[in-house]
Amino acid sequence: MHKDQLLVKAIEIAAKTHEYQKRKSTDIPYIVHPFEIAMILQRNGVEDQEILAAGILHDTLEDGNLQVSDLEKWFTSRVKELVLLASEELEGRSERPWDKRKAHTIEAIKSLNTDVKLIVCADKLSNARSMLRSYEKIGDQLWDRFNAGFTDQQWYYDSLVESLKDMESYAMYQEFKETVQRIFHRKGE
Ligand SMILES: Nc1nc2c(ncn2[C@@H]2O[C@H](COP(=O)(O)OP(=O)(O)O)[C@@H](OP(=O)(O)OP(=O)(O)O)[C@H]2O)c(=O)[nH]1
Repeated sequence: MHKDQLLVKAIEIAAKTHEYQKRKSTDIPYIVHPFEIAMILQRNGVEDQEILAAGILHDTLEDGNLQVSDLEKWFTSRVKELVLLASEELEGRSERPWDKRKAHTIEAIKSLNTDVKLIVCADKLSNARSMLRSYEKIGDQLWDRFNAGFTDQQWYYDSLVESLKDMESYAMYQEFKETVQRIFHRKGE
């Protein structure tokens, strides 16, 4: 197997899974987000191909229609486990309200191992970057795009900063923290 084979397969599966999806309320193809996760991980020194592959695949179960059995068929059990652990609790997801789902995520992150926290931190940074870009363009209209408004999103992102604090030696965590400050704590602006 050549060195890039695992990542090429992860890109193929993620691109097919997210083929018709766009990022929330935008015209941006969904696959831009998983690619950004892999770029953030690499910039932060991650060379482990299974972590990078899981980063690319991290939303295929939660936001795509891929099944765990598909991941088992194409990838190692470690890649499958990393994707599962990086996903919001999947069972009964559609019936649970936003705040219950996010409160569960905030608590669950605290007990994840570093490999999964790397993926989660890169994911949340990518989401926060896109929120900041949109906020700078459309201001408070941004909050209409999401299933929760400013106050709830502020609680969620401040809590994520706290849940991920073991990652403070990574540049991506510092950027995440600063981005959250810029979106949610714009004092005097
Ligand atoms: N910021 C941002 N989020 C987007 C975008 N497109 C899709 N998303 C997804 O939308 C979620 C935030 O939207 P909400 O309305 O607050 O939450 P919900 O979809 O889970 O109900 C993010 O979940 P999350 O819990 O923050 O993370 P994740 O683990 O689901 O990725 C992310 O997955 C985008 O352009 N910007």
